[in-house]
Amino acid sequence: MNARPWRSVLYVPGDKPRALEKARTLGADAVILDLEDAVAPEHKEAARENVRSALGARWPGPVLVRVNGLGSEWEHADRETALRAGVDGLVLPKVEDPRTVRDLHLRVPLWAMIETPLGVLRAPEIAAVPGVAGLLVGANDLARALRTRPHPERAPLLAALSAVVLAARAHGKLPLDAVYNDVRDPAGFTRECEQGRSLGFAGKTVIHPDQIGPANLAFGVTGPQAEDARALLDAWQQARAQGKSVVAHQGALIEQMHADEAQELLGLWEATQGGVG
Ligand SMILES: CC(C)(COP(=O)(O)OP(=O)(O)OC[C@H]1O[C@@H](n2cnc3c(N)ncnc32)[C@H](O)[C@@H]1OP(=O)(O)O)[C@@H](O)C(=O)NCCC(=O)NCCSC(=O)C[C@H](O)C(=O)O
Ligand SMILES: [Mg+2]
Repeated sequence: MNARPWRSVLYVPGDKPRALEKARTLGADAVILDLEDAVAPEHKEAARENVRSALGARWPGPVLVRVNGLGSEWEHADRETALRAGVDGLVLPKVEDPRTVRDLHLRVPLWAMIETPLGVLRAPEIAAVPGVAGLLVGANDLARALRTRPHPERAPLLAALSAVVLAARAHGKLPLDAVYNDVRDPAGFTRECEQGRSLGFAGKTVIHPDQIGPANLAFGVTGPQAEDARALLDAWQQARAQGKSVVAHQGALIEQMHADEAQELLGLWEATQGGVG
């Protein structure tokens, strides 16, 4: 069975009708229609109406809505509007308490943003809540709360990034990496995608159309990688047919977990129809 890809997840401000229209055609694996930080207080209601209308359109992948925070004056109306309009999932900002998430009893998957120190510390309990599909890092809010300094390799945030990956993976949920703010720095963006992939993230949240292709590439599977995976699986199946549970393939040891990894990679390759090279 093919795994659904979450290589690129595009934030689209709810108060930008042109961007909401355009987002359907850009090739992101999923989108987040944003009612929270991208929208000024005086535009919240108009944005909610735009999002309601956008949810009525046809989309090529999952459409999530980021609602305003629990306890804010907008959150209830945001949530009801999105649910009634048929959203595929809700993104909840600044999640810190697993109980509030559990008490929501949502009928759609919930994506929890981890973007405060307490959220990071409680990420394992948040990820464990049934109905939570994944954890998203909000690095801007987190950096501000931690009083870290900007760093090209995100050194001050590495512990938190890994904590989020650990928590999500421990509970079979998807970890999505933070946005990269400089939309005019493709080299820096690609470097950060590679770092996120190495850390174990399943994909990257992005803020601009130009970031979608590079994220799909970094978190996707190339043709040569798919061929290597098929060769490894062939070698593994031959070994198993001979009753072996360890075998050397191209000079390196392979065991069951390497076969599982190759299978997962091929699933992603098939789900993306070989679209990344
Ligand atoms: C970052 C931007 C403000 C840049 O805007 P702009 O300079 O206007 O971009 P361009 O002129 O290059 O745009 C070219 C065309 O692309 C469309 N566009 C731009 N961005 C998007 C988008 N996100 N989705 C869909 N379409 C988009 C423009 O409409 C142009 O189209 P056309 O008219 O046909 O030429 C801007 O990109 C932007 O607003 N990005 C989203 C910002 C956002 O959503 N922020 C909130 C989420 S991130 C966050 O909150 C952080 C997190 O919580 C944390 O704590 O870290
Ligand atoms: Mg944030």
